[in-house]
Amino acid sequence: MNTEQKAVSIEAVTKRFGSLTAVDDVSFTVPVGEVMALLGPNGAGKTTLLDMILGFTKQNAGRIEVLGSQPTAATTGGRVGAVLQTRGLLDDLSVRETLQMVAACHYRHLPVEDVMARAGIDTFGGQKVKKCSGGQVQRLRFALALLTDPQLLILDEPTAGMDASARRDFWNSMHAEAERGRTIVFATHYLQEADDYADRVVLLGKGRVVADGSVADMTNGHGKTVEGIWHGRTEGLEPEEVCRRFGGDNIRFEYEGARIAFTTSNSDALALFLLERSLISDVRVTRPSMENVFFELTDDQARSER
Ligand SMILES: Nc1ncnc2c1ncn2[C@@H]1O[C@H](COP(=O)(O)OP(=O)(O)OP(=O)(O)O)[C@@H](O)[C@H]1O
Repeated sequence: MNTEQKAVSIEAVTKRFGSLTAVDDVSFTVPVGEVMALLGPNGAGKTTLLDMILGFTKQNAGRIEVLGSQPTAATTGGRVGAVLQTRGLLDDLSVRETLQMVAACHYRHLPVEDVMARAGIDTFGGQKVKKCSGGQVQRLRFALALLTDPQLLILDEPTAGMDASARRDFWNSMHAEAERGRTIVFATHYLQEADDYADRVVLLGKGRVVADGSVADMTNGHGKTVEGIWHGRTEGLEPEEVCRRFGGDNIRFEYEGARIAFTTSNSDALALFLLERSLISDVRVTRPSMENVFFELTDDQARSER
């Protein structure tokens, strides 16, 4: 595996739809063999960016290179496979027939049975597409993406509609593909999924790159959440008073029904303080959600631009 080489290179790319700038001056590169997550809330520009990488739509400004070629040249040559949310499938074909039909359209492809085993769909190859669950359909899409033995896999929210165990199986298959040297770029809403399965994360917000690195880099310094059932009222202590004791600006809280969630970089000391005084029970200390990290990072960015 040559990590010097770039699978995807994006330089100062902007895409506008009328007056809306969906992707705004974005630059990053993806080295060969990397598993990279594009993380961001709805409307951040993830799908638009993936569509440009696949050559489905063209940028208004900037440069995109995929495996050393223009995006359309890389895609039509079968070197790029994609799992998209919208790709149409024929309901009345079986899973195996779908793969055989698409394989017949390609001059060069991997054996259908091998691809089925690798995507974990060999156990339901005879099943009609219309009888497949959301997770099974996504696996079929993954198998279709693998057919041409692509060097680069582009996945747009590939685990949509899967339960936790299907997600885990899916990502295990995906990692086996990454170990064969394939580059994988996937879009997701989920911080946990990005953290668990990507080597690197590019966080997008309103079409711009908000952060680029590991989830640990992004969450460090943004504190943890100490969350549990709040007994402060019966103890005569308000959460505002707890916040004053723990450094004012560096801590905040919100109620979630009978539970309270404090977020602070001083989470260990806070948890100890609350537990010693029986102010909280059923405590969980968790990392912040993608939404929290995202809002804090974009807040930091807005502050530094002021
Ligand atoms: N064909 C289009 N015409 C007009 N606006 C579009 C088009 N495609 C996307 N947009 C707009 O561009 C912005 C970015 O959309 P995009 O689908 O890329 O975001 P996303 O991060 O993939 O969101 P989601 O997670 O909801 O799929 C949104 O405001 C969207 O409404």
